[in-house]
Amino acid sequence: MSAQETTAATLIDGRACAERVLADVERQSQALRQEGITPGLAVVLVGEDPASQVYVRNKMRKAEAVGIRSFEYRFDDTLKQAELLTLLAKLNADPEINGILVQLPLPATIDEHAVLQAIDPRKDVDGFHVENVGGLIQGRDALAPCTPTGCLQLLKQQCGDLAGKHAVVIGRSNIVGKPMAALLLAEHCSVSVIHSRSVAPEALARQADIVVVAVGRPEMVDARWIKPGAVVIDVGINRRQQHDGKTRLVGDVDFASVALIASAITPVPGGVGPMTIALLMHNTLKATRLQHASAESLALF
Ligand SMILES: Nc1nc2c(c(=O)[nH]1)N[C@@H](CN(C=O)c1ccc(C(=O)N[C@@H](CCC(=O)O)C(=O)O)cc1)CN2
Ligand SMILES: [Mg+2]
Repeated sequence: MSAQETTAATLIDGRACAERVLADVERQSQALRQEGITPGLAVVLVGEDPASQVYVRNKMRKAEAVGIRSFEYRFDDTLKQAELLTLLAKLNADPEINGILVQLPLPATIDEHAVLQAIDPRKDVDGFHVENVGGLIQGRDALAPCTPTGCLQLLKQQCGDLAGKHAVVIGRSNIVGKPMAALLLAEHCSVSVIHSRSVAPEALARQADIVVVAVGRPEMVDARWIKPGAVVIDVGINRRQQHDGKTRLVGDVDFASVALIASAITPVPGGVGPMTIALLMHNTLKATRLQHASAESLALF
């Protein structure tokens, strides 16, 4: 049976929402071109991770499709950290480059934190630099991580105003869980974060109006975790082997049971994933505008 046939919940269509974000980015990049500005995005990939290769290719394609010039830097996993830092310093200084992203995960030989800190925060379109993380925590208009920002857009589209809602975030990664909690707090939600040491996590999650799941464990969250009528956002992307030997993508949520009890749910694929790439393009435009606005204000002196 297809997801559509079993579901009682509304399916939140991430592909359609991503197309709307991308159409808006394209309009904005056309407007910038009228001013003689072409946004530029540098994408850095180290190693041979097959999923990362696909994501990077999709990022380059989407960038070109919305009028952002993309510059690809690919290396095998023998690349030294010092060489990567030298490249980032060059990209930081290059006025043609407005956004820089280093695809994660990096090989174990490279210190991820040191690399992310080497990106100019104004070009940090992934929103992983501590300056942007700090801005997000303080509720400032910082460059925020793409996946949680995409989740927030899907939630706002589905629920409207989020103020006063009880949101539970399951997972506390730096890329999704923690920034997701900060974004929901900025929308005036009451936020709980569940993690591996939480006591009675199902009972806590069952109190939530909104549940965002980002744990990296296939189909871990089933109907026992969900209050009837809650809205569920599934960030997980896991490849699961089927009986016939083929693999299929599943989320961190057990879609079949949760769709019978939630009021709305994101599918995997076609939910959060497409929003991640759309928000990357949005952030590249935002970074471009910020850089040109600060260059203009400096020119006044
Ligand atoms: N530097 C970064 N690294 C990583 C990030 C990130 O935001 N910045 N996030 C993930 C991977 N990722 C983007 O990089 C990403 C993952 C999934 C998708 C997506 O569109 N998924 C599709 C399914 C695709 C498939 O078949 O595999 C979907 O859910 O519909 C986009 C981007 C880790 N690294
Ligand atoms: Mg590492």
